[in-house]
Amino acid sequence: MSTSGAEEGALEMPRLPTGFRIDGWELDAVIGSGGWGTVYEARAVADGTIAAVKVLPTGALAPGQRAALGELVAREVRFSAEANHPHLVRTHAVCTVDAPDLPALDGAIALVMDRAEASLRQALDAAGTGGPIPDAVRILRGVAAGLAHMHGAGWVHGDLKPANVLLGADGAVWLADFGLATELEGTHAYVPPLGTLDHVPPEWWSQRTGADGTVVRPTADIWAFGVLAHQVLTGGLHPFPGATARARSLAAQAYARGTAPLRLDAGLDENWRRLIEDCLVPDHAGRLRHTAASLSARIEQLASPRGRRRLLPVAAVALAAVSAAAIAGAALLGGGGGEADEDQGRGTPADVTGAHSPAAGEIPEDSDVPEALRPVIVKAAHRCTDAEVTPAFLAAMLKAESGFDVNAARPASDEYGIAMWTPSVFRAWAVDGDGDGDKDYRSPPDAISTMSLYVCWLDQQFKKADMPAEDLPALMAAGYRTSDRTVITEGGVPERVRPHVDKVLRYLAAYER
Ligand SMILES: Nc1ncnc2c1ncn2[C@@H]1O[C@H](COP(=O)(O)OP(=O)(O)OP(=O)(O)O)[C@@H](O)[C@H]1O
Repeated sequence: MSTSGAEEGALEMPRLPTGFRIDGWELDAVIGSGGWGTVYEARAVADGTIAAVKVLPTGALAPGQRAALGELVAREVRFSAEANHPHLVRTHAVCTVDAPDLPALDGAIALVMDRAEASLRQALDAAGTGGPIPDAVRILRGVAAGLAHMHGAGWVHGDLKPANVLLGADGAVWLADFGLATELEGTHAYVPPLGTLDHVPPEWWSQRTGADGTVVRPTADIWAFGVLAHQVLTGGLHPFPGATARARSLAAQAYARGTAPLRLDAGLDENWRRLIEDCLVPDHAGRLRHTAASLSARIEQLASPRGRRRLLPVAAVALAAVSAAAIAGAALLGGGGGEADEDQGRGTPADVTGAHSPAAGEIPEDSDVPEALRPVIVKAAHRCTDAEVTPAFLAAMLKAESGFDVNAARPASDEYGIAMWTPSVFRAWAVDGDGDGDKDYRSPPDAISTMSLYVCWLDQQFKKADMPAEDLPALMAAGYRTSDRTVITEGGVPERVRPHVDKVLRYLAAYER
């Protein structure tokens, strides 16, 4: 992965003169330039309304640059137009620059946005180190809420960092710069291999970059949020030591490999420390339990008068923290960590994810499920505390997917092994089910445990989308063959996978008897 093409590509950015008009907007001074565009102050000719106009040129670039930029611009325009949330910067208009005398800018796209007073990067630079910057909690609340909205809408930001958090007048906090924002199809999405070294999760370094770019998942934003929260609460200190971004990223990778401990700033309040530690869980699968929604709920709690009282050092130590993220994590990944034992419930996904007892849903003795697989399936199912993901359900899925054939293969659709994983998708979710230190879609314990984790996540997405509870097994089976978004968008089981889903339901009925 390269760092931001912005920094390394050093595209020479042409500028439009002061007074230049784009539709009904007149440009004023340049606020700043990023890798892909220049942001100007602007005012509406009609009524003097102040705005910021980001001009994204697409002409006058080398062919390779144009392809990359065109993609980024398309993403930014598309997301900006769709984003509608108090913590996402608002785009009022998307215009085209008409400047025949300036070929480099003629035809450029201009996004007319709310004008911020500063970026969080500037606020961090202005603050002294050694404690939270002014309005730290309010800023983190806004960032977490904006991120939760994005993830809820099926988007990943992909480039969360202080420069992309804007602070408006009257205390507004907006996420901005959606050039790398990308829509999730299934479990993850692809963005060009850009991003910012200081805020990318450790797994970026071991991911292969295919033609589609680098895989990006919501958990990458969660990692970035952890880094950003540490910076905001310590006056700008990065959680990993190092004088340069490269050194800090090497330190983060050493931590992820287990060769260096996580050493957060000693001055951090205990509750915030835990929250940051949760965001900085070294691997993607472990981080899955801390969703943006659960972090946001947790931060709201910390920011509430009761929460603030608990932030007093003594009280913070004395009171056991109620962690919404821990609840969400327990819900997704099943018991295990101590956190899962903490106070459960209260308006979180855990409300709909009562743990099922280990005895429930075992596979009938006289079924056709191979003996050797039964304990593997039961163990995998118990990784998920959502009641619908039972051993019988996983067994029915495996029978429909591969007929329990560990060597099954459908090369035409790039699907292999007992759970018919597509290798690239498997990598995004992989669980080491047999504990051999390797995650292999051809290993039944790995493939089945990963299936359990994935259908567990699908189950929760469908519950969040208020889909009928009685349809959840069918929806999970359909989501496994398509994606969560496809099922949600189509409002149920897509017709093309109906025969497969019917098979799963038939097998399930037989195993549940
Ligand atoms: N709506 C806005 N209001 C005020 N300033 C803004 C606005 N949007 C961006 N800026 C500022 O304009 C400058 C350029 O922003 P831009 O998004 O183009 O690049 P960047 O985020 O700095 O870098 P990159 O896009 O390469 O990651 C930054 O200083 C940013 O804080």
